[in-house]
Amino acid sequence: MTGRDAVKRSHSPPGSPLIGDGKKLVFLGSAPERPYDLETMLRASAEVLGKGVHGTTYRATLDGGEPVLAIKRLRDVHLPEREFRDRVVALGALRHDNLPGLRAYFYSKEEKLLVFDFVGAGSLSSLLHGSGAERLDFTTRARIALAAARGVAFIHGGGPKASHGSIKASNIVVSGKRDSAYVADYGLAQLVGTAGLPKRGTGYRAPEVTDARVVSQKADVYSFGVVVLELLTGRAPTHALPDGGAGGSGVDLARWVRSVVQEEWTSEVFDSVIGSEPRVEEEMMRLLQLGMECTEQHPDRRPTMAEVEARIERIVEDASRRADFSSTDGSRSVSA
Ligand SMILES: Nc1ncnc2c1ncn2[C@@H]1O[C@H](COP(=O)(O)OP(=O)(O)OP(=O)(O)O)[C@@H](O)[C@H]1O
Repeated sequence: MTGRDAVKRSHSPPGSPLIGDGKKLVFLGSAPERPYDLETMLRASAEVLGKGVHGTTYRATLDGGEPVLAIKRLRDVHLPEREFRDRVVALGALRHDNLPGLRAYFYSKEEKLLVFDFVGAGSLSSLLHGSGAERLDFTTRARIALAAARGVAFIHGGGPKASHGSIKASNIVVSGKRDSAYVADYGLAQLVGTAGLPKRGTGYRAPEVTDARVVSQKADVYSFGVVVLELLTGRAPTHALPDGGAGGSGVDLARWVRSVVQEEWTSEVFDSVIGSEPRVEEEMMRLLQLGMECTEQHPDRRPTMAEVEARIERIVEDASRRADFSSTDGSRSVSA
């Protein structure tokens, strides 16, 4: 499995203590019949995808190979069942091509599970920095940024208070063909307590955010901008990786990129994999400019996610046109 976060394989069910509780999986949406039940899900072969601040995520494959699920075992949930259900139902009603579908939930005294469609081929973080890191070309990186921007812009479309609150490369799951992406972990902060929240911020957190629970759309734009800079530079931001970052503790990307650009060494900021790609230099600069605007210190100077989405859309269109031209032209193409 390329690019996948480090996984531990286990065939023990993800939630064995649930058996005998008498409670059932609750399906969301208008599924005509229950596609599987709790016992089937608990018998599925499961592997740990990662342990995050809100709990542990498993990949579970049901008997027969279908469907493949991403099961989130939440920790530190203090909401009564009714309130939990109302919030989960609202999350499940959000359907978008760039958000993993939330299909079911389970609530008992001991266990709270969310069941999502398993999507993609691993997180952006693992594709950029993991042991199976891949050489992604510029257009691929820009397409991943566009897909993630669409997911976040859709969330923001829910109203001025709607925000994700934890945008980072490990929460962006890249599609198998590397041409799209999904934004994971939306809404979990509204379900769990604060015990798991890290005391210190990571390099994705906007400077005005002093309390991780106080999220905003402008803070999301900042975090998204850091992801854009990460895609362009290939560098991990501060405290973004479990081991502290490849070869160190990561960098303050927004500050580092600005200092290099000020010194007029702009071409030095790009990941060496994309730095010498022909024909797309202009689009690379436009995306860099956008990443810098998103990571402006002052929230009011940052663009909205709708604007970010529209600008990346144009960058991708122009880069794809140039890449097509370069392949029909007979010149060197921009494959990784
Ligand atoms: N629906 C999904 N389909 C496929 N992979 C997923 C899905 N949801 C999450 N993942 C993957 O599972 C991994 C672990 O997720 P989890 O949220 O538990 O930890 P995290 O994202 O590393 O940390 P945090 O909780 O701080 O966001 C993610 O990095 C992501 O790659």
